[in-house]
Amino acid sequence: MSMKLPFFKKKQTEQSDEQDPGSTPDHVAIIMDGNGRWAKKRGLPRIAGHREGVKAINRVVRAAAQSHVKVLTLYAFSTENWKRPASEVDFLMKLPKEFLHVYLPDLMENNVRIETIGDIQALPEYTQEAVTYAKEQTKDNNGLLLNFALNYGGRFEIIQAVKKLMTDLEHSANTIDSLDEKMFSDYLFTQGLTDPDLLIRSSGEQRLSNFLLWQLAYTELWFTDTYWPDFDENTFNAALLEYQQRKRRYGGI
Ligand SMILES: CC(C)Oc1ccc(CN(CCC(N)=O)C(=O)c2cnn(Cc3ccccc3)c2-c2ccc3sccc3c2)cc1
Repeated sequence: MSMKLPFFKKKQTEQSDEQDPGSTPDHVAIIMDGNGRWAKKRGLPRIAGHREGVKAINRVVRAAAQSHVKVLTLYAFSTENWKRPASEVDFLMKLPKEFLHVYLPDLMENNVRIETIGDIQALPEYTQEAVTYAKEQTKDNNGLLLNFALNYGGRFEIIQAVKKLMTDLEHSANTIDSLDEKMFSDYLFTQGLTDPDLLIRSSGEQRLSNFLLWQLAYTELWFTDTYWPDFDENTFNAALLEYQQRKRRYGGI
């Protein structure tokens, strides 16, 4: 399993849950929730909420790049995934192409690299093409890594990692004794990334919803009642400030 060390990989010490106090988080993960409720509150169709939600993504990407966050992992969570009307699913699967058409020049300008975790094979062909094109176009950028969790599930990710690991162990001289946290983390979709330092979830829910279950072991959790479409750089910076204050307190012990 060749391990391409990305430029920002921390030194190879065990991933401790310490950061220098009061610093900017290297890796921020966001559960983007609330598009539907935002639209409903305004008597708008749900797809208006998704359209505003994409604008919020662009605001947060710019704020993260300006704050020198290294990795931003976005999870477009919604429980209604399976009970959405076909028209909404159709809209959602066309939205990435529009998002990239509108924002890719801006992302290139800001030296943003796009990556994904999860099973993009499950997406429609035209959506996969848009994603693959965006990854290709941005692969040499070395600024913010913008990582989309697509058709992602934390427990599925752990099960597939165990299966791959067992298969590898069957065909190697290594025994299960060689397994440690570092080795296991290399079998996850987030291979090569440091764990999130800060998790943000919008719209008032305070649950992980099967997101990055292994990786969030030491992550600071920050929740806001703000619906995702209303999320902007001020909301993002409030989360960073709270993170820094928590880290200073920790550092103060
Ligand atoms: C590289 C990137 C541009 O490619 C992508 C390819 C496929 C998808 C669609 N998608 C994956 C399918 C799934 N359900 O997992 C979602 O995650 C999903 C579920 N709700 N919303 C609305 C929403 C919009 C904005 C914020 C939260 C939710 C989205 C959604 C749709 C279009 C866009 S554009 C940027 C993000 C985004 C999110 C996503 C990205």
